[in-house]
Amino acid sequence: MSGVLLWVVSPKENATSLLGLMPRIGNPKRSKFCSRLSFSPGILAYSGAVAHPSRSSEERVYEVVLKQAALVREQRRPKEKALDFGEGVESSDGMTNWDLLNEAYDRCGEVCAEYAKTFYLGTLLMTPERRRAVWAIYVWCRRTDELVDGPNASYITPKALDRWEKRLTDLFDGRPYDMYDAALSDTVAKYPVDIQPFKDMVEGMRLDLRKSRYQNFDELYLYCYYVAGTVGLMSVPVMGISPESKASTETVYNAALALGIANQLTNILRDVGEDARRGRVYLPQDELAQAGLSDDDIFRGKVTDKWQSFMKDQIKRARMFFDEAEKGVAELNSASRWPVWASLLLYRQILDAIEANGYDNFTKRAYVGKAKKLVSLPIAYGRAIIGPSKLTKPLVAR
Ligand SMILES: CC(C)=CCC/C(C)=C/CC/C(C)=C/CC/C(C)=C/COP(=O)(O)OP(=O)(O)O
Repeated sequence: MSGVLLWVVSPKENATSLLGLMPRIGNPKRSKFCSRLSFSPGILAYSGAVAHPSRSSEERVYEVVLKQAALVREQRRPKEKALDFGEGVESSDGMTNWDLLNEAYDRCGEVCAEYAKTFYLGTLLMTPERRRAVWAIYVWCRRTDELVDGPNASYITPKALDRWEKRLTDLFDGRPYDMYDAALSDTVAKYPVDIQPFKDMVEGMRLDLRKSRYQNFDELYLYCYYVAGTVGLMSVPVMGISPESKASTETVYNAALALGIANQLTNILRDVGEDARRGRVYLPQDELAQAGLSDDDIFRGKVTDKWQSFMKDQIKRARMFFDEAEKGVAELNSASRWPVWASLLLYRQILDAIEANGYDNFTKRAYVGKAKKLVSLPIAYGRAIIGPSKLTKPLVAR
């Protein structure tokens, strides 16, 4: 399990801190940070999420969020970067470049259909143009994840990840290496998608290679951003924000980030036993110690009162991220809302399943059964009908 995602920073003074499960009333650090950035996003030089280790993960990630939001706001996609596929130039087998590009996208769709059926069905609700862009992003993320989680994972070195990142910059510059890259290259030329979340995901894979313990939630949060929050940030420019939305772009990105983090935390809670068998413990060490638990308890895999109470708190925090994510779904384009609601409701139910298993995530895998999945779809549809609130005040003009 490498996974992905992050947390949302609400610029509101009384926002709840998801990091500590503590109400944040006028956190001076956060307020200063937010106001500085929101007053002058254009002049801030972004230097990557890992450049200033003295800042909290939350602050570092929020900087990425602001940059993504600014990109969408300005819709500034350098035109010269668009892939030049020429005008129907025929190759030796009689295919034009446009045919090749269409085929590349179709192949991405096939991979998506094979590895993520429910997600694929959801994408069919989107417009054809957006749907195939989402497939191209999905395939790149899947391939990246496979580097450290797939059959060749034991051969993967930091150098191989450096080469993968070079390939990424090439495709962003319009020089794709293979068909899947070509589809993504086209997507990033058409939508205001920035390279940073992609680079950060590769960074998440580097982290997975060298780290198997997380001292506290701040460390885990950064990991979740790298491997899952990034997916939320990559998806919003393609899924699109509703033209009727009055919410700030940051709000929507924050919600997307929160959904990624929520999914990843859920993934971690579901896979505790499986990860332990691979020598990995993603749960924050300080919180385990506070609960009177240690790695040994996890390797022993016995459900005790201490474990149940620890798990209750972990599940509570994951649910808070889902709650935060919910706030942004209505702001998305109408065609994107149903699949996002569906995935949110389905993944959140894994937490219910962990509870139903008596918190035994050592020997039982929590899953959502077919019947529950089916029931969730009309519920998601019902929620997706609700569009942006007319009452939301724009925090930052878009
Ligand atoms: C909420 C708003 C405004 C937008 C939505 C933005 C999106 C699409 C966010 C979702 C991000 C996402 C899908 C992150 C991936 C998280 C994750 C843990 C995936 C797990 O993947 P696998 O490991 O294949 O899962 P399974 O093991 O459950 O099959």
